[in-house]
Amino acid sequence: MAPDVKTVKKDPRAWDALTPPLAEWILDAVSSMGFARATPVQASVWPLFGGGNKDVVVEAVTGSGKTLSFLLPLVHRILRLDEPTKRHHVAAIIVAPTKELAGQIHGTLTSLIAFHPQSSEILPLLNGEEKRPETSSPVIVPQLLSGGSTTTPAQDLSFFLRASPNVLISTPGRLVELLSSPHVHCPQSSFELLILDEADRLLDLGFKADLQKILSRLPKQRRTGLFSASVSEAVGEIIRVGLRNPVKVAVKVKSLKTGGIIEERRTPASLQMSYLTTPASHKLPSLVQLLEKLDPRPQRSIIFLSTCAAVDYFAHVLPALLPEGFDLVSLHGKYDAKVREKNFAKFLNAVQPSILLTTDVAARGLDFPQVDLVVQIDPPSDPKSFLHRCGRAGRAGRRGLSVIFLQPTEMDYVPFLEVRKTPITPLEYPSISVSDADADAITSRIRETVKRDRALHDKAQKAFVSWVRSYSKHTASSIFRIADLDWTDLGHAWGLLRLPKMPELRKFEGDKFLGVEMDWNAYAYAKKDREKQRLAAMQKSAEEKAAEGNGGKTAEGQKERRKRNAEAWSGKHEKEDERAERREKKRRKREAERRQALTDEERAKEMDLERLLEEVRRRNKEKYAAENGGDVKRQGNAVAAGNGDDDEFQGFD
Ligand SMILES: Nc1ncnc2c1ncn2[C@@H]1O[C@H](COP(=O)(O)OP(=O)(O)OP(=O)(O)O)[C@@H](O)[C@H]1O
Repeated sequence: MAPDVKTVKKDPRAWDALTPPLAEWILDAVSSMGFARATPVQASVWPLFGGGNKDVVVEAVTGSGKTLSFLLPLVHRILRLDEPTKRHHVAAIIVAPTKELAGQIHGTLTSLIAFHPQSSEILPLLNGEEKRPETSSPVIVPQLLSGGSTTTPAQDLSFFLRASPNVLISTPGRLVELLSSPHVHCPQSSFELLILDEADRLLDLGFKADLQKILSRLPKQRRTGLFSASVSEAVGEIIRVGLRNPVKVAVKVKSLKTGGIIEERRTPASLQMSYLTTPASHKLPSLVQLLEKLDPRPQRSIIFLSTCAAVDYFAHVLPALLPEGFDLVSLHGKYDAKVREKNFAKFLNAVQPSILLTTDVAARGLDFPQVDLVVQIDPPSDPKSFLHRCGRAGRAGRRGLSVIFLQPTEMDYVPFLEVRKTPITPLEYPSISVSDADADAITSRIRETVKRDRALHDKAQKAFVSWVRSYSKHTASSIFRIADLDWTDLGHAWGLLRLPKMPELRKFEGDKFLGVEMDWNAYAYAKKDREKQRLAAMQKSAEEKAAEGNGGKTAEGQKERRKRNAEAWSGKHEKEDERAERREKKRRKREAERRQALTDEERAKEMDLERLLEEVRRRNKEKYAAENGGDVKRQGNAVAAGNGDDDEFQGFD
């Protein structure tokens, strides 16, 4: 009698269930990395991009394993060829928007090919001075073009000529430089794959010129893959990349809203997305409470600010405010490449609870282990960044919390995000309650720090001005309005000793000194030579004044000097006004030119955004009116999405 064969349905995401089958060494690699099964995006992309010959546009939530979903097809396609890639020919290129992300992808690829016997033999030889030896079968030889001051373009080229890498991983600018060398070849016979990670960011206007140059150096017949958690934001631009009948792979999260409605989200289920309504001056006390009250204590946290100068300033004042036991590391794009690298590594390898204070430079793609908390003190200027910033926590099925601080006038952002399928709910746990006295205490403590060194006051003034400028550049400009800002409260929030002189404050009639009385002449720089300079300048100015007055003690002389001062003062202010007007004119002209330069698609996209904002405001008003018997005053907490848990994609296992 035939044995009773029971059919056991195989897990379609088991590594050995994927078709085409993965090579033995890849099975070893993924199992050694501790990955029991493929993630949904890896399982979906493999047959199309690895096995098949399709261009792909892949959108899957942050932390869902997109990196391996393109690296596995990449190694598979190159290694299945009959011959190794020819010397100085390139077989694949991966482009990423930041150096840190390019470095991380390079790291993941290197760990992967360490399991491929022939490629792993080559890896140690790449550090030497010798030419890399020829091989009889295909190998993967990666090169990271890291930009900044770590390597020069000449060093990149020299490595390329010596090691003959066949996979380049780079930011756009550095790649353009290398590809412009006549010694670097990407003919159709060798070139297999182009991958754009964080594709929607790479398709932004800022990278347009570089991307065009890169594409012009690559064969038209090639496979291309676009990957991002928000690639659908770039649908209009995708055409520019020259995809051929691309297959769209979308891995979405479904969750149950109150009332049993299933909604689609663009963020992982393991990530709790919250907001806290708080005036500017309550933001730092709220942050301190959040860090104190979260149990267990967040191991790694990321705090986002909107500008590099703000990171520079708060990196100095925050350590005195944070609860004990937290290390603070700062990272932004204007740091020298070496500092950037050092601080990145410091946060990555931190053993005690650490906080990364950063800008959008760290918003995308970075996979820091154990990030439990993301706090957006400043909402991002570009709403696309929002879900990427949040997605630094709650990765690979790990639980995470993301909190965005919104001022009461900014509450339309909540329904705005809901329309964009990134719903946020009020932060319930831990409960944060900040009094004005708490806020005053924090302001005083910041001021204490700032008073110790005049350089910090300079930093604060510069940072505040840059922050205001960035606020005025919010894409959602009708939610974030300069006219709504409470300058006095902001001044206190930043611990300023006075508000800076800036055109935005021309009509401000409050106290520009924010109630601070101090002897400005005695306010010193901590650095001795800087202070010496200041004292010398002060003395010179006093001497000039005395010389000008020349007997200014007489009534006539004093009158004369007062008149001159008054003229100088009003003249100076008239000049300031003129300058501000000229700046505004220039800004308007630039904006008109920018709009002129937009393609029809880009213009349509901007108009879509405006329409979306209008829609959000209308819905918000209607909802509030319905809930409050027809009163449609400006109001924030009108919409709060439920956060059910019936998720399609819960994590990996
Ligand atoms: N099959 C797997 N099983 C478990 N963990 C995995 C698997 N594949 C990748 N990971 C881990 O998941 C984490 C997130 O992966 P990755 O950085 O590729 O995410 P991503 O989708 O590119 O995110 P982002 O959109 O933020 O760039 C990494 O730590 C990675 O090691």
